[in-house]
Amino acid sequence: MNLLSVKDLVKSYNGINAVDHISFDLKKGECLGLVGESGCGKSTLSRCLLRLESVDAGSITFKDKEIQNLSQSQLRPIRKDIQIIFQNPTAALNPRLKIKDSILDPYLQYQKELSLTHFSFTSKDQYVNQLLEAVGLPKGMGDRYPHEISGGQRQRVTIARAISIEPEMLILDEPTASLDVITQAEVLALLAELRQQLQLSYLFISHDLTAVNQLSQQIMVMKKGKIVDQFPVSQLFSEDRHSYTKELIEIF
Ligand SMILES: Nc1ncnc2c1ncn2[C@@H]1O[C@H](COP(=O)(O)OP(=O)(O)OP(=O)(O)O)[C@@H](O)[C@H]1O
Repeated sequence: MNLLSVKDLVKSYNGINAVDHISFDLKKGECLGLVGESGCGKSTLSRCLLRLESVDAGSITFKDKEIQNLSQSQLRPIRKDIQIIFQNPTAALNPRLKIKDSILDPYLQYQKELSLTHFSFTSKDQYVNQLLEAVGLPKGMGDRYPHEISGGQRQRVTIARAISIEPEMLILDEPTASLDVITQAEVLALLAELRQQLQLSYLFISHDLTAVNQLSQQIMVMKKGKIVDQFPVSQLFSEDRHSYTKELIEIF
């Protein structure tokens, strides 16, 4: 079953298509990797999916509903269901808020619309501790501030915040790019585990083909705004790959 279906999506800036007639499907529970070099349009695509950007043409269907023309208020339930993890967790967390207050923020915004099944809310501290545990952080960490924890721990906090309201889908926009190699591997392993535990679907955006290969079931390759290749991960090394995909394989 497709959770997300994108057809012929176009977004242009100053007459140039940053996203150029892109089509793809994301199945429920799967990780779809999107790989491509800097400037190919990956972030523009993710901003279009979240409707942080208007779309010039094409359609975005999420849970059988076209969302490309919805108003900001109509988008509210969809924004609950699609959360994003950014490259830089330091910028994503308010330095003046304790970790627990950052984690609680989405819950406080959406509590009237939520019916949680994996997590439960009996008290703020109990809920935050459940989420910290889910991302492999110690309970007491909620009382610290972002500058008092490591970059890898900060990214775990942004993941805890994103999963706190049990979204259907995460957009992972270079989620490990700011981390050292060992921490990258740990965060990728956590994301793989959470996808299974919480039946999440991921759009995993990265320029790192190795990371994409590790986490994804399907891969698409983007170049200059277009998807030039799309295949199941088992076909990565097949002769049928596009010449650009082969170039990327050579680099990694
Ligand atoms: N707000 C904007 N106004 C004008 N041009 C933009 C805007 N946002 C992106 N672009 C252009 O669209 C193209 C795609 O940019 P985008 O940031 O989506 O690429 P990317 O693949 O995410 O790159 P990176 O991996 O470096 O983040 C680039 O040529 C960029 O200059």
